[in-house]
Amino acid sequence: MDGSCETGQEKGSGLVEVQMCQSILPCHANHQGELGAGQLLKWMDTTACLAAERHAGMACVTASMDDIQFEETVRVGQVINIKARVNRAFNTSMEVGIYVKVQEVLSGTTKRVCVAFSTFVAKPTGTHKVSLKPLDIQGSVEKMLEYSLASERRRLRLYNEEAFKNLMKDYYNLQDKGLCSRKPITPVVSTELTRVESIELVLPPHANHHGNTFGGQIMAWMENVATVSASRLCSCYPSLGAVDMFRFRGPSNVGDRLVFKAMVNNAFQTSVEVGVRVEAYNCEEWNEGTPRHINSASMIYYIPGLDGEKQTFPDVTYTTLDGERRFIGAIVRKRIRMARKHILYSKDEGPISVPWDRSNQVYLGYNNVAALTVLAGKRGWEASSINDKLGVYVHEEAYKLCLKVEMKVKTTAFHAFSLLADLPLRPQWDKNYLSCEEVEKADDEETIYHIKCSTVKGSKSRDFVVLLSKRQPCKDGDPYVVALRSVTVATVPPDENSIRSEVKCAGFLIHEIGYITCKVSYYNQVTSGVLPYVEGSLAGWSKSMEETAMSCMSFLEQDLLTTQF
Ligand SMILES: CCCC(=O)SCCNC(=O)CCNC(=O)[C@H](O)C(C)(C)COP(=O)(O)OP(=O)(O)OC[C@H]1O[C@@H](n2cnc3c(N)ncnc32)[C@H](O)[C@@H]1OP(=O)(O)O
Repeated sequence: MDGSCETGQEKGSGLVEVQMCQSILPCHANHQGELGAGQLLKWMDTTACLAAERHAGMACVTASMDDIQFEETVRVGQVINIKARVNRAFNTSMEVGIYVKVQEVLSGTTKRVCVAFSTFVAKPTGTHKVSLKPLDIQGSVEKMLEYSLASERRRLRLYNEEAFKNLMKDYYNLQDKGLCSRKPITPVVSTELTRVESIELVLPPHANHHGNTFGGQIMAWMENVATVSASRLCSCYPSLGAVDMFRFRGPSNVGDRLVFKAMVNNAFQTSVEVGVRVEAYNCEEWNEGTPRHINSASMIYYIPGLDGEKQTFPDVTYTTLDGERRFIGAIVRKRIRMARKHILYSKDEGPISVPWDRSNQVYLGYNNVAALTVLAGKRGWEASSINDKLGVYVHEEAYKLCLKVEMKVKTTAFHAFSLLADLPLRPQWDKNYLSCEEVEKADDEETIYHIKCSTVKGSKSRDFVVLLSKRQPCKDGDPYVVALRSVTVATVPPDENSIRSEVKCAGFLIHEIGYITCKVSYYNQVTSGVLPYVEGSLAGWSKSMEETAMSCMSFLEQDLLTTQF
């Protein structure tokens, strides 16, 4: 055997981590000596499944694998290290983080290949569902952070399909108004020429001990047909660059026939999107011609050039209604991918505000809450003033200054959350807020506001356009979250009478701490736009932050009294 797999339960943390290590041999590689993405997906799925089963104590099935970007090509002779860790158990499902690195044997240098997140569902024999035990995450800041982010990622993946449908509707509306690019005519290649169909019979080596076809095996077969389809368009050897989420809609078993259908959906200069659909038939369904749709995914290919530059694909067009739906779907998914890349993985450079539109709304919400969670999880907060009701803390790291105000409030966490998430109420307790108006409500949890603030030291007044994202706890012990960050919207352009300013990351985490008592923690990563309002408190010549916090506390407490009687 060329691979090895270790499992470990870290002492005291209760976290399960599983590692797989594989030497890449010619049998794992394509004709160019590169590790096939399908083989890698198989190993990733197996490693993740073993971590999930270790936590669940029973068999688990893959429900989905989130989007993956492959960052490095792996070659024969190198060594792959895969680490999988259960980040969080929800009810019957859990998130497993998968981290893949490649190691050069002679130099020992390692590079990241990809990071992925899979969801597994505990599947005991029989049909009943099993509630998973919660994860004990004490002891590691990094793991506590992953635990918190896992619930945001879950929200994102469960919302994925709906977000896509909304964007498709928007696209068709724009098309009706003649605001979208038209169907390409000549010189183009029809996507019909890239259709590929392939069949596999599921045998025992393709399945687990319950007879369920391995998710990794299905993904590997999908990658195989998708690669053939992409090569039909470019007549050369394309490489897989990324995959949009694999979603395992239903099981397949030993004895099933799996039919894989692939076709290029659209081509964008140096990348092409191939759609793959998997249908399963047992003997009866095969005779009746009634398949089960068990998986679909979109795979993105590129053609590596000799000089490191990616080569271009020919333009494509469609000839059927289904082809049109796929063609437009690929444009919409590309927009979502771009938004996700820039928002989820952006570094700290460039402007703080991100344009708000429907294609990035779900990622901005994620980014908003995730940034606040990361900020709250930082270590090394230094107390700048503390009394029995509140404490003000600062945190400085690589020229970034952050503030935290902790308040013990006599009200329920839910009540405090409802009032703090209602931003137009803030002028009632924060004297820096002159007004706050709703600009756009995206859904129940995401709203854009325009805030006008007071003048400081005789300068012009400032205004902010912010996205407020609010979240209720996913489980007992989780905080209520109200996160704020700047966005730009066309309907509220900067006004010459005011200085348009930006908030990078701010908001409240609210924890229940007893009978009608909660801890409200306010965070703000200070930007040049926010600095004028807090610099007095930072320098120690003003107590305005403490005063605002006291005012906030009496607002939250008083309101409970008035609503109770
Ligand atoms: C290496 C060995 C492992 C394998 O390879 S297993 C083979 C590949 N996978 C499969 O065959 C699974 C096929 N799919 C299925 O059987 C079902 O769709 C599946 C995943 C069990 C869910 O079915 P149900 O339990 O009826 O669905 P449900 O709506 O009650 O959800 C149960 C929990 O699953 C979650 N879920 C469902 N679809 C999801 C998705 N696309 N992405 C992420 N999570 C998803 C859902 O949120 C729920 O979680 P929770 O109970 O709230 O914690």
